[in-house]
Amino acid sequence: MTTQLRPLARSEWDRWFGRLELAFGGVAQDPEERRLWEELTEPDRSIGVWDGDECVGTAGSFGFRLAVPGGGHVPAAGVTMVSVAATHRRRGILTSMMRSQLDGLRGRGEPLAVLTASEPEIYGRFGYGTATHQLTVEIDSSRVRVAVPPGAEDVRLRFVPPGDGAAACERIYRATTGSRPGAPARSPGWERLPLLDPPSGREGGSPLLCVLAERAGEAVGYVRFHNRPHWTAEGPAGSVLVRDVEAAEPAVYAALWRFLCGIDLTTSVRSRNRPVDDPLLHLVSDVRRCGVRVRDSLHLRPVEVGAALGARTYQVPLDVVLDVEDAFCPWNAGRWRLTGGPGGAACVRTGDAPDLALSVRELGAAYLGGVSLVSLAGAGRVRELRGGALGAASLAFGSAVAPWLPHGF
Ligand SMILES: CC(=O)SCCNC(=O)CCNC(=O)[C@H](O)C(C)(C)COP(=O)(O)OP(=O)(O)OC[C@H]1O[C@@H](n2cnc3c(N)ncnc32)[C@H](O)[C@@H]1OP(=O)(O)O
Repeated sequence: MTTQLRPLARSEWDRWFGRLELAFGGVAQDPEERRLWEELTEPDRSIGVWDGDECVGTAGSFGFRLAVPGGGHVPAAGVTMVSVAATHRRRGILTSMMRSQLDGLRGRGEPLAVLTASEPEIYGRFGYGTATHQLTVEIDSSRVRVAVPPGAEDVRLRFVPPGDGAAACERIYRATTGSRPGAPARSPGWERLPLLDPPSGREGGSPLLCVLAERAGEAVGYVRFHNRPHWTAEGPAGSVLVRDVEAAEPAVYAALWRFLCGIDLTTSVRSRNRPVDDPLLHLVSDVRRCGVRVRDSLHLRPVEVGAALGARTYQVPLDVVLDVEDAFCPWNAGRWRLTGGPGGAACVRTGDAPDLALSVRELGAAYLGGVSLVSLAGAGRVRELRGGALGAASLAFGSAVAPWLPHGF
């Protein structure tokens, strides 16, 4: 088999994306959703692998700016649309695309690459570590009550058409979530993503519904959701499927969840993607009846270790020498001295004795402050070579706010 890997031409997009859809089961996306992905695709960051005139491999990346601990935004490739035709699998095509992509990102000077994995087992071999997790909840709203702190008395909730509320929702989203580590800054076009409403995404429920929370006429929170009616012999048992919910203040946030859990004719409220430190966990009367589950979300790979570690800040001052292993991107391998604190950081080559030994994958996992070096060391994946170095570095790498990826890409 001879295949050719080359950059994507805009005119090839339809065939290329069709092959991606085929690798994901062959169900074509809704036309509106497809159109958005076509517009967001950056062909010069996308590659196809061709066997003659047949596309057998796809991969792309978005040019994101990712929020990191400290509030800065760092250039990051949002790796996406990865697939290999079932007829050509396990012959190294993914590996060749990862090789080409990471070399290209290095050439662009982008210090980070991030992705969400269809299966978490795929990307560790290429140096990606699981950097964020997400909660899914399924609340038994017939039993669970939501406590609302003072301040919600004068909050008005009202239904608005999602399109009419979009600008207010986007403003609130940017204020509440834009600088949370793990969130990509939304560049033009991406604000359309939360408004996509293909029938296939409704799970048998209503078209997208939007409720705005307002105080003195100003929007201070919102929720977008689907309502799926269901009737049993015992009576109504509908469910609410939350797409996104944000609020500028705790009382408004609680009021929105109280609203969701109190919608007539429904007995459950589901949300697939909330941060692991979501205040919801402290608002509910019975967390055991909230069906809380945790899963991996954003996987992160430092493309350039020095630039990546120097681009975020650290909770407390640190000075540590890291001995990094990186078989797939050997330019990162070896010793790095990382110095920094809450005001900034630098990470440079050194010949000094190492304090910690780890692979680039662990650095990726710890980078956003959501996975502790201590915990990775407990799994034997970080080795402490100087007493005290592990605890100190682990504390410094942490983040007061759990990192979170608010939406897929
Ligand atoms: C960011 C995203 O877009 S995630 C979406 C990923 N795409 C999909 O899941 C769509 C369906 N799956 C596919 O298209 C393909 O199976 C891919 C892309 C996952 C793998 O492509 P392939 O060309 O078969 O991978 P390749 O041959 O390069 O495999 C490299 C190594 O990864 C391993 N590997 C590949 N896929 C998987 C998997 N799904 N689970 C576990 N291991 C895997 C291979 O066994 C191989 O291991 P080895 O080096 O020890 O022999």
